[in-house]
This record gives sequence, C-alpha cells and structure tokens, in this order.
Amino acid sequence: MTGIGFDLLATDGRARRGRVTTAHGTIETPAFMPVGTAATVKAMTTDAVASTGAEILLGNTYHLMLRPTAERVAQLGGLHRFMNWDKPILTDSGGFQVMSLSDLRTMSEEGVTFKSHLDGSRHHLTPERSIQIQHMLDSNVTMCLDECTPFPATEAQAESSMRLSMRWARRSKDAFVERPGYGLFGIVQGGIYPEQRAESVAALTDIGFDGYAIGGLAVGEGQETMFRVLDFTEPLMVKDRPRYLMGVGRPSDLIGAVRRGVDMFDCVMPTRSGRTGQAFVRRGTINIRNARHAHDERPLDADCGCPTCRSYGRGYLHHLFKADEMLGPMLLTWHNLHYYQDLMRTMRQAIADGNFEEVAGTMEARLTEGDV
Ligand SMILES: Nc1ccc2nc(N)nc(O)c2c1
Repeated sequence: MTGIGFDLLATDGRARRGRVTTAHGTIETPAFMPVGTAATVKAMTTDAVASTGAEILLGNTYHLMLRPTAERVAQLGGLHRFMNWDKPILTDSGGFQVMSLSDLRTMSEEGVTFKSHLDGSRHHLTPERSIQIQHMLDSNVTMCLDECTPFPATEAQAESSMRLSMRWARRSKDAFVERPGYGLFGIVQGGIYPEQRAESVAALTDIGFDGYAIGGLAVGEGQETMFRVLDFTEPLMVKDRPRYLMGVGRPSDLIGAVRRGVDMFDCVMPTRSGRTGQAFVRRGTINIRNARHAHDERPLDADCGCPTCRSYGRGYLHHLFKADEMLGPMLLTWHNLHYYQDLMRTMRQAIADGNFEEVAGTMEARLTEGDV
C-alpha cells in the first residue's frame, strides 16, 4: 500500500460509508477528528479520547513548530510516541492558524512570514517547510500549505487566493516524501464561487492526492452558504478518495455535510465549548452554568452512555463549573467527544443500512426540540 488506502463500502444517496487505511490503523468514515492542537486534546488523556471511539486526531503544524518545535517532537520519537497516541494523526499545515492567531504576518509567493503569538519571534512558513515539519511530526495525513481565503471575498480575490494555494499544492506535493501508510491531502479553495471551486478541484485532481479537503468554509459564511458550496463542489470530486471538510462543525453541520458526501471532519466545538460549560445533547445544547441545572440530578443526556452521563448529575456538573473546578471541563469535554462519536457511529450504521435520510431527519428534528 503506498500512501493512504480508501475503500468506499456503501453509499445512500450522496452519503458515503468508507474506511481509510494508514500505517497506524484504519478509520471508519464518516469520521470526526478531535482537535489535539498542541499535542493534547485539551482536558483529556489519549486513553480517554480512544474510549470515546475516536480513531484519528488532529495536530497543528503552527503550534508545534513554535512550541516545542518539530525538531524536539522528532527527537522524542514523533507525535504518536510523544503524546502516547498510537492511532492515526492528521496535521493541519499551518496557514490557517497563522492567519487566525499571529499578527504582523506577510504573505508572498514564497510563503508566509509571521511573528509567534507566544513570544513574538519571527518565523517563515513555506510549502516545503510545512511538509518537512509534518514529516518530522510523523503525521499520517499531511495537509498541503494553503491560504484559507477570507470570507467575504470578491470573486477576483477568491480566484487569486485559490490560484496561490494551487501553486503551493504543487510545491507541497513535490516536497512530500512518499511512505506506505502516509499520505498527503490537497485542499480545495475558491470561496463561494462555483467556477473558482471547479478550477481548484480540477487543479488538485490533476496533481493527484491521497485525499481532498474542502477548505475556505466554516469561516463565517453560515450553514446555508456552506451547504450550497458543498452542493456544487462535491459532485466534481473523485469518489475513490476521502473528502475532508475542515473546521466543521456543530452536530447539524455534520449531519448536513455527511448527507452531501463528506467523509472526515474536525472541529474545536466539542472540546472548546465543553471547557466553557456547553454540552451537546440529542435535543440541542445545555449551558450547565445556567441556574436551572443547580438542583437537577438527571444526567446531561438520558440516552448517552459516556462516563459523565453514567455517573454524574447536572447539579454536580453545575457546581463544578460554579466552583471553577478542573473536573468540570474534563467531564463536559469527555461527554461532548463521546456524543460526537455516537453521532458519527449512528450515521455510519444508517448509511450501511440504507436508511440514512430517515435517521438523519429524526436526529435533526430532535436537535431543535431544545433541552427541558
Ligand atoms: N475552516 C477551516 C479550518 C482549517 C483550515 N485549514 C486549512 N489548512 N485550510 C483551510 O481553508 C481551513 C479552513
């Protein structure tokens, strides 16, 4: 097996059930990747992350190149050994994080120069350097360095930005070292414009990648626009390779994007909002800090089998957050990640059973019921 393997096991409408094969194991798709930005899924041990059913997690070139540096991670055995996660890892390439985290950055044809948000030190990221860093991290899925086109952008701005990303995709591919069980994904750009998206898909398909991400979404355009871009972009993408929608999303985003043919997702939502006291449940969301939960001994979600819901009531979780106890963010993060994996498991089974639309419709309806 060279690169990353992908088997399309079943389809139901445009929804796909597949399996990705890497040197560190397989990933059942549709799959959700917990975000482990600085070599940790915040508030979770890797054993806890694995217990939720997650089979792959995401790391970030930007954060790890700044601290502790890719060289240090490589010296300590690579990201799998370093963080004690022996399953697959996907790493983002850094461009998106530079634009969202650092200041005083300058973009050029060569790459992006920026100052670290940690200590102000200057750094330079090129497609070649990003690919080298991800290799040093021993990442199973490397992402091309791209420019995430801002939203809103005119069609001319989106075209120019996309074409830069396509030139960087060629350079990323040229710099990538092929290894069995390791792969490189291209990232489709083009803003909200059908012709730009089509040109990007064609350019990346022509270069040839192990998988294709859809970038430049989940940047404030809203769910309706995101789905519309998926509706005209997904049909142009090859069917025998994984599709990865970057930075997505809330449960309703995941259901709608799986319906439209997406295989892989990552989002900080379940972890970041878990730390602030927001729980995702089958009927929507719960803010556990709300006083109405103070005396409630029910679990967050009666249908959830996670350690939090099996052992703790809302009143206790409410107390933990009011008392600023670190167990609070831990337990809500654990619940949210478990719920997200349950959602993906349910959708995988529904596609295999051929009743995706019925199952998805029921879940979407329940999400709007609101918590009582
Ligand atoms: N919404 C997002 C999130 C992460 C991204 N990462 C890269 N490399 N490119 C994009 O367009 C992204 C968009």
